[in-house]
Amino acid sequence: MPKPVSGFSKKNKEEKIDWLLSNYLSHLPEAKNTLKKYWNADSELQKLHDDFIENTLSNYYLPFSIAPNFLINNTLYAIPMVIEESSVVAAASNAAKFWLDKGGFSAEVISTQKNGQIHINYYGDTKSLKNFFNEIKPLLIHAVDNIAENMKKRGGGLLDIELLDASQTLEGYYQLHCTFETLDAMGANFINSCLETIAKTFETEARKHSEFKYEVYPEVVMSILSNYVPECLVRAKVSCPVTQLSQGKIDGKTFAEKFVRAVNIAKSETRRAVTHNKGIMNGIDAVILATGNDFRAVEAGVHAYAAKNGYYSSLTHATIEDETFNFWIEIPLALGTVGGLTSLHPLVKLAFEILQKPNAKQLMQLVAVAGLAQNFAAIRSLVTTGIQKGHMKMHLMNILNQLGATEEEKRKTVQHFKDTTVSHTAVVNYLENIRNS
Ligand SMILES: CC(C)(COP(=O)([O-])OP(=O)([O-])OC[C@H]1O[C@@H](n2cnc3c(N)ncnc32)[C@H](O)[C@@H]1OP(=O)([O-])[O-])[C@@H](O)C(=O)NCCC(=O)NCCSC(=O)C[C@@](C)(O)CC(=O)[O-]
Ligand SMILES: NC(=O)C1=CN([C@@H]2O[C@H](COP(=O)(O)OP(=O)(O)OC[C@H]3O[C@@H](n4cnc5c(N)ncnc54)[C@H](O)[C@@H]3O)[C@@H](O)[C@H]2O)C=CC1
Repeated sequence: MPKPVSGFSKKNKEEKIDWLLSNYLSHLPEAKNTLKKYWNADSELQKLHDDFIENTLSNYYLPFSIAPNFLINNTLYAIPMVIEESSVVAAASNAAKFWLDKGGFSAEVISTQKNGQIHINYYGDTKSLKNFFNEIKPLLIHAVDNIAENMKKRGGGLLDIELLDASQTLEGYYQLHCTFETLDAMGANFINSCLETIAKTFETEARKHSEFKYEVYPEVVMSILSNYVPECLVRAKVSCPVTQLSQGKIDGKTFAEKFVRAVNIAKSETRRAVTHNKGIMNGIDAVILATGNDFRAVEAGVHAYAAKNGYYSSLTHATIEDETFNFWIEIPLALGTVGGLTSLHPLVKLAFEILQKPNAKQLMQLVAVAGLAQNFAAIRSLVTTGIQKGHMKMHLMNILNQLGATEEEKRKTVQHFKDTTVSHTAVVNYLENIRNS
């Protein structure tokens, strides 16, 4: 029975591993070796990774891959992707190749504003709070002068502070809604530092202000950025005459109509919308991870945006107008090309080199395109061959590895399934057959 541990964080790496082995893994003699096998031989590099997070025991590899042939705003990119799921990179590459001779993808950044809130309790007269806020607003803005000096020099910083009365929703609840331009940084740390400084000034000033009689002062509950960034938006698009969309025996117009229908189903039905958007996130998350950005922040913000109209809906849209097929995505993305892990992780640095050193706006465009491409490939499969044919073709090697197939067995199985749909059972059966023959 494992025991609670005190001072675990103070132990060194070997001690932490030994504690883990004796408390949870004593039945697995090879466990220590498994953890150590993934250490990098370069001890400096290993130390760098150890320090990214806390209580590090080993490294957790994911494949670093690329999807080539992305023509975006007339520049050709190979997009780095980090993901565990087979067929995602193939699908992205497939879509990139498909659109390459049709003008490629266009993308534009619509807005770049981020935001954060100081959440306030106040049970006094709203008018007093408003008077106080209006009077001290310049002080609040100047409170961040030091923190924001460099950001301001670059053309960013704190943009505005508004007092919002949310007491109708939650009794006594008000907000200082602050907006920011953080340029090439995602900005979480910058925004949080600004918010905490503003909050401190706000409370200090409130304590000595004549508006608040009988000691009913506004009180700060917490200060934190929001990962909902609908004012930091990017749009990516593909478009072509429907005649260019024929798929094998399916003519272009029929394909386009089926495709638009599939998108409209995702726009109107939550269960489908969630899977549809999961497919989009296959592409987005993979680029977010490869570029060392915060995938939890992006996921949370994007899904909230999908529900902006009060119900969860598709992040992509499709129309046919004058025999032209249009397919686009519009999503909020707060990304950094500086800060966070971006200048620390050697593979992230390499990813930025592969992407031709984008700034944050360009990265927003690339990520949106990756999401759109991914969705195009998935819907294209769904409305033609079905998803399993292509997906399971890519997943075949994982199944074979799970089943411990030899190189010769792999060769034979891949050959066998060239024209046959892959399923786990079918592979197990085929492998049994060749092993018994
Ligand atoms: C899987 C494919 C691409 C096969 O597609 P295919 O037509 O059999 O491919 P192909 O062998 O004719 O090759 C054509 C191109 O596809 C790419 N490609 C093809 N194979 C590879 C490979 N091994 N490695 C790298 N790239 C590959 C590559 O660009 C290649 O060009 P080439 O490199 O030869 O010049 C296609 O069927 C497809 O796009 N399927 C969609 C797969 C997908 O969306 N997977 C995501 C997982 S499923 C999911 O999570 C989400 C979902 C689907 O539920 C979302 C939703 O419901 O909306
Ligand atoms: N809720 C959330 O999403 C939270 C996320 N985080 C984490 O915060 C990190 C991101 O925070 P950041 O403040 O972006 O990173 P950071 O703290 O590394 O700061 C980046 C800094 O780079 C400097 N800089 C240099 N050149 C710049 C340019 N061209 N444009 C803008 N800034 C430039 C600025 O001083 C900026 O503050 C991520 O690791 C994220 O996971 C932290 C707290 C909460």
